[in-house]
Amino acid sequence: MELNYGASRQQPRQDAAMQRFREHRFGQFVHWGLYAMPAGYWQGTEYRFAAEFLQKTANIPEPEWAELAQQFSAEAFDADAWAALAARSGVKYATFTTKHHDGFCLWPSQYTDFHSGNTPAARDFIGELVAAYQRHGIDVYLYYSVLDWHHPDWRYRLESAEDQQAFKRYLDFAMNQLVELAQRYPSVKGFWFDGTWDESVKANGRWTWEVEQRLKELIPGLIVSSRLRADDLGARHRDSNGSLMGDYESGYERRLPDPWDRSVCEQDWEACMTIPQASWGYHAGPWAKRTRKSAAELIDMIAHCTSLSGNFLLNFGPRGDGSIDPEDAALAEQIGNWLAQNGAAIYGKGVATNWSYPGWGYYTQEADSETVYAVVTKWPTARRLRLQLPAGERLLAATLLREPALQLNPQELETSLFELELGNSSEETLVFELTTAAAEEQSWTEPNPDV
Ligand SMILES: COc1ccc([C@H]2[C@H](O)[C@H](O)[C@H](C)N2C)cc1
Repeated sequence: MELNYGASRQQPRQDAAMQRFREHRFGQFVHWGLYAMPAGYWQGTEYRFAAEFLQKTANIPEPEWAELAQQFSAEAFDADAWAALAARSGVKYATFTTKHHDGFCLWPSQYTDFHSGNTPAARDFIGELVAAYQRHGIDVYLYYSVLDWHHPDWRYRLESAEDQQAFKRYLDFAMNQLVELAQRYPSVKGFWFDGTWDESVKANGRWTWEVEQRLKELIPGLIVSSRLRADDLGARHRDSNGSLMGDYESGYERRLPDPWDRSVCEQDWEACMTIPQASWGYHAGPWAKRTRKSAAELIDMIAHCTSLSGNFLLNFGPRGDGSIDPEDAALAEQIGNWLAQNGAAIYGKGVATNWSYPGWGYYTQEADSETVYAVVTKWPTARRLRLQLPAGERLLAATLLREPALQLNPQELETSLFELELGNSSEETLVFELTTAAAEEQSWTEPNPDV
């Protein structure tokens, strides 16, 4: 059907900026704001829900919530320390919340008083983070929530002429803020939109289309995900013809494509993930802490996404004072140590074209390369690894990607079998670099049943 505000392309972008994003594979999400101070608690009660939703889960009147800004001193905030830890964790890009659903802005916006300049901290946190992360060679993306609980013109639904007029004012405000962000921080590589699921936004597909056009005029090469977009009829992520809007699919929130399905890699996509089960903002309570993921689980997720040519955006929720939770810092270091040894299987890699899903982990491969990586994340209890080679291929060598690199000679079987005892190795996730070649012509022919 004819759409004015549907998908702008049918095939993935092939420009250098998109290729760079694709090759990053692993990124850091950061959710930080006023909600990090109460950290899931209000008047002594632990609220067992996402900490960044506390204003709603605890039914806190908006003015009372806004008062938190007067306590926001962030005395332990150190952009360079965040960036240095991010670099050690192995991320190649980072996405920071500039304004979450509560409407509080981490930059001194000229369009509202509800921002970090009007706090005891009196700082442009976004400006400091952009500079620090870029000094550490990490590309920066900005998260912006269209949903805004603070702004008086926000509407969930448009049920009257007054609603329409108010929401038009709100969309003008949001567009002004987005242009302001793009003009203040022109070195950012993309915008990550959230809070676009309400009827009011879905009824304004044209505005979402105009946002993408306007920001890409201001920052050529900019990357915007499908989550911003609604089409003429209110369809989200994919337009009413089924075509992906934006530059990559960003519907995977706290979930990965499961079961493993090769069709996922026909488009660029990114999964975003929390360390605790279900809080993006820092939650100080046992409810969150007991659901934290391990380094091994998160490494499996990184490899899972890479094996389907997708990116993995892992969220960190710094504490209210601006410090990083030591448990999160330790986890970041563990992941970074693994990537320092095995990153060749992740960075710049994607789906291994001819290799089927093995079950014990994932195959990854650089497009058009003979080298395939086997990332073993679920060791078979038999502690032997069976690799089913693609038809017509044979294995020339298999090298373990860790110091000291072990050269393993597979037994000569049509399906090469590794006899690898892990012994007392503490390492849970091993990577083999597999070198293959086209099998010589078979020296024997299939027996002819008719003879
Ligand atoms: C209603 O379910 C929701 C709504 C919004 C979210 C937000 C989180 O606060 C976080 O910002 C995540 C990226 N986003 C989808 C998550 C679950």
